[in-house]
Amino acid sequence: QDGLSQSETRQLVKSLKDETSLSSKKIITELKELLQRESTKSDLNSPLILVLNEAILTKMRHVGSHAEIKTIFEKFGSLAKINITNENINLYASMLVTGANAHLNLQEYDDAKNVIVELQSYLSLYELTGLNEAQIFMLAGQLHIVSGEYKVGLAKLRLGMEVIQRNPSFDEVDKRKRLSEALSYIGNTYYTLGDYKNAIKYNYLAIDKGGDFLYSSHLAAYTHNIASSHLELLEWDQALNTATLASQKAKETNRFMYLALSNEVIARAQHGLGKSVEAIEIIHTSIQTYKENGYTQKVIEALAYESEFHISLGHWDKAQTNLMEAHSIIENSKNQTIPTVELLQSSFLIAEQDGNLAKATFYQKQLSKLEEDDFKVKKELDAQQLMLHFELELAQEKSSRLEKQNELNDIILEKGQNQQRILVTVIFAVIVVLLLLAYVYIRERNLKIKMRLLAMTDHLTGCPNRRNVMEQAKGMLTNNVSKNGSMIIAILDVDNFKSINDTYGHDVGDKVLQNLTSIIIGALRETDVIGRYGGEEFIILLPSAGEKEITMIFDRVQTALKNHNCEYHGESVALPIAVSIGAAVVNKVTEKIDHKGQDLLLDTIIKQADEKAYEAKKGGKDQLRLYIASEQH
Ligand SMILES: Nc1nc2c(ncn2[C@@H]2O[C@H](COP(=O)(O)OP(=O)(O)OP(=O)(O)O)[C@@H](O)[C@H]2O)c(=O)[nH]1
Repeated sequence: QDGLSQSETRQLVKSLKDETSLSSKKIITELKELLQRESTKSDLNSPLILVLNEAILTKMRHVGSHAEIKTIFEKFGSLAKINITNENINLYASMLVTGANAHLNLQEYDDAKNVIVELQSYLSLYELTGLNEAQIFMLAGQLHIVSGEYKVGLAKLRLGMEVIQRNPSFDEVDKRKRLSEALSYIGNTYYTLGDYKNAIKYNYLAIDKGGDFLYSSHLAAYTHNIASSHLELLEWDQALNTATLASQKAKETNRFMYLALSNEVIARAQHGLGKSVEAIEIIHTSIQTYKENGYTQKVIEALAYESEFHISLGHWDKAQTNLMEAHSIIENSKNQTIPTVELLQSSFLIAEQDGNLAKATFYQKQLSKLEEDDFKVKKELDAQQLMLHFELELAQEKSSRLEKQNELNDIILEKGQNQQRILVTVIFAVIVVLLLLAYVYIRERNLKIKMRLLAMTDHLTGCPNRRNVMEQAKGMLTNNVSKNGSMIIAILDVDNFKSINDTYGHDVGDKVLQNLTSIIIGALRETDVIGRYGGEEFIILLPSAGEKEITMIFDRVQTALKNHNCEYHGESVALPIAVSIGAAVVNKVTEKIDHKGQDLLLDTIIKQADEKAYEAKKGGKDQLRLYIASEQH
């Protein structure tokens, strides 16, 4: 493989990073070999060297080799002199992220801080990938949390989560992994704050979010955190179960520190369940691991627990041995380690058992001082916790308010729609009612018109009835004759009508009257009017007419009636008719004549015409007689 080109090496690195069938350790070994070879060819700043280092560190981070990462990272002190460009910034930042993460895991907070500060300065200077950007926020969040600035810490974590959620460069798997990590940080923050229920909740959320994509090492860590929380809540069974799972996962992934920590939880849970013998056996292995890895404070803590277990079994000597070891470690550590509450409690109990009152009093004083300090810290934590809860409540309230507002908007919208619906219905109903009213009105009006027409029309002949024709006559007298015009009002009487009825029957008589009306109308002008006066008598009104006009009309009517035919028994038979007409020629009427005057005048004229009709009858029928007066009064 010595002859691999740069691009081939890059390809190989990429495939190794994605490799799932090989163990992480094997991949790291292969990557290291590649790095070794490449280092002989290129200088430390070569992009390929960066790629290789980044790959090794990232892989190591996944298996939790924080101490090793730290060593490599320190070896690369010279990387600080690297010429940062937009091309290599993301590789470089990724390495720094891994380094900072290692420092945090090794509880080297000052070192972590330096790296994180450096990383933060790149946020505004270069184009970082969403992954790097999110990781920087996450690291800063963790750093704040371990420094006791829980509020800022959680805010940073949320910022990191937001970057993950909105950044399109994350695929679904990546997104879930990162969000899962953030959720577990939040859970751990709650743990630190003493809110163990929320610590459990968020770590379970982290496991859910990560699902199948969660690394076993992460699963070990999250489960361990859940177990520790149950322990604090004195839920021994749950603590035991979850710690057992955590210990299995830690073993599978060779994460010895988590294995030791989980075993410690198992031991304490066993002790809680009254199985102190088993507890002692298990915690021994943890103490061993802590010692091997240089976690001195953890050694002291575990020794104190072990002595507590021994005391509960009445093994005062063994308990004494544990305590002596712990105290000597503290003395030799040059203030690097501190006694724990459990250590002081056990020490007090043993001194008391030995009857060494001075020693017992000494431990008691130390204990109350520690508890006092603890109380102070706890008070501060309580305050922070309160604040956090307050913030969370605010956030919850805000979200429920938003929800309510949405509901309200929905209701308003629905109400609006209902109102609109009601409005449409009302408009529709109004239109229907208006149409109905219009229909009723039109029907009424038509009916009225019809009634009025009926009231003014002679039902047999269809011409104006007596009342109607009299009204029209009065109108003509005023409008026509009074303006220096003239008119004729004539009475027409059918001659020997009785004999028609008698000969042909009443129906033929009716038909004759109808035919007669039509014949007369045909002989009249547009402006002339014929009305039925009663029985076989008719009135004819001829405005702007005189003797000449009535004579002409009479001639026409006379001729037409002579040739009249009528249907009789389904056949048309010749039925000549004759009429007698008495007409009054009205030449001038006094102006400004009132209603009463009109009535009187009309009566007079009708009488004159009637008289003339009578004269015509007397004179042999079938003739016209005229009454001409110079002026009517
Ligand atoms: N068929 C029919 N006959 C009617 C109607 N109105 C009146 N008559 C008849 O008309 C006849 C009028 O008869 P009379 O008053 O003696 O007059 P007339 O027979 O015409 O004789 P003269 O007027 O003297 O020529 C009566 O027999 C009435 O019954 C009607 O609407 N239909």
